[in-house]
Amino acid sequence: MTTFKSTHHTARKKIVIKLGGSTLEGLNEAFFSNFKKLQQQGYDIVITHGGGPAINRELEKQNVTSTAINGIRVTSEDAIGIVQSTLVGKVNPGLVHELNKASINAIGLNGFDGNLLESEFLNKETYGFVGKIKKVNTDLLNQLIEQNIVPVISCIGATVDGQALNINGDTVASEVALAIGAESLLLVTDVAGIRIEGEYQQEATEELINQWINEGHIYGGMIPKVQGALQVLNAGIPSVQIVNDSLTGTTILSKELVK
Ligand SMILES: Nc1ncnc2c1ncn2[C@@H]1O[C@H](COP(=O)(O)OP(=O)(O)O)[C@@H](O)[C@H]1O
Ligand SMILES: CC(=O)N[C@@H](CCC(=O)OP(=O)(O)O)C(=O)O
Repeated sequence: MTTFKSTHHTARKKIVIKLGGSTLEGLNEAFFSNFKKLQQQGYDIVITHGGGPAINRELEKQNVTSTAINGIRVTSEDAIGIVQSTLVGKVNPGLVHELNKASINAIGLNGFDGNLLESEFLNKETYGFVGKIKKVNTDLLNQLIEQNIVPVISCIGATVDGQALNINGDTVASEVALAIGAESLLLVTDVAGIRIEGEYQQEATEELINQWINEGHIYGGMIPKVQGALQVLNAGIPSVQIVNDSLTGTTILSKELVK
């Protein structure tokens, strides 16, 4: 009997890994070895990244102030240029270099490249030059991962008119995970998951997360993470993890899995 085995007809397993700006200034060895293990297990990986601390430093240097609403940076006309040049010009190539150095075949992209992140203003009056994603060019990402190239996406969106917009890195990660039908989303940050009253949580549900936000136990930069996580879970991706760079942390589960 002949057994036919074809990789062409099986859907590839995909993971989106988001690297928070807080982790980019020194990813540890465990990160790279875990990354390679995932690749060996047959996962195609797409990386997205933030760069909050680098943006803060650059804004400060140039005397531009900014505020945040629930973890989203209100981005003025002065700020958007600095955000774009920091993410696309510095943070992205720095990360691509680190990956390539670790023998991971990485290529840097932002929302302009191949119309990767077609975006529009989220709400110009409230947030200024902040975007929300209308469409992700999944064909481009699929073509790259099929050739074993790891796309490394910085969180800059582009309008049809060519205006750059700042998008929170966690939001980009969630949207990309949804668009490519990822099996899993890992949000890598500087804490080993969600901490409530001093205790790291191994698991969380939508109900608990909403309660923790209302009680103020989840705040600031953790808010776009859990909101992105819930959006992704509600769209059918079974689990999202908020982890440190050793990939240890909280798994947020969909209702179906908790039952
Ligand atoms: N309940 C919580 N558990 C853990 N961290 C929290 C929580 N609420 C808010 N945070 C904050 O969120 C931060 C992570 O978000 P952020 O600084 O935006 O990271 P990143 O740059 O990785 O996106 C943590 O360092 C912590 O200060
Ligand atoms: C709109 C918005 O909030 N944009 C973020 C983009 C960078 C980011 O998300 O960086 P982290 O992953 O380090 O948090 C910002 O300006 O900080």
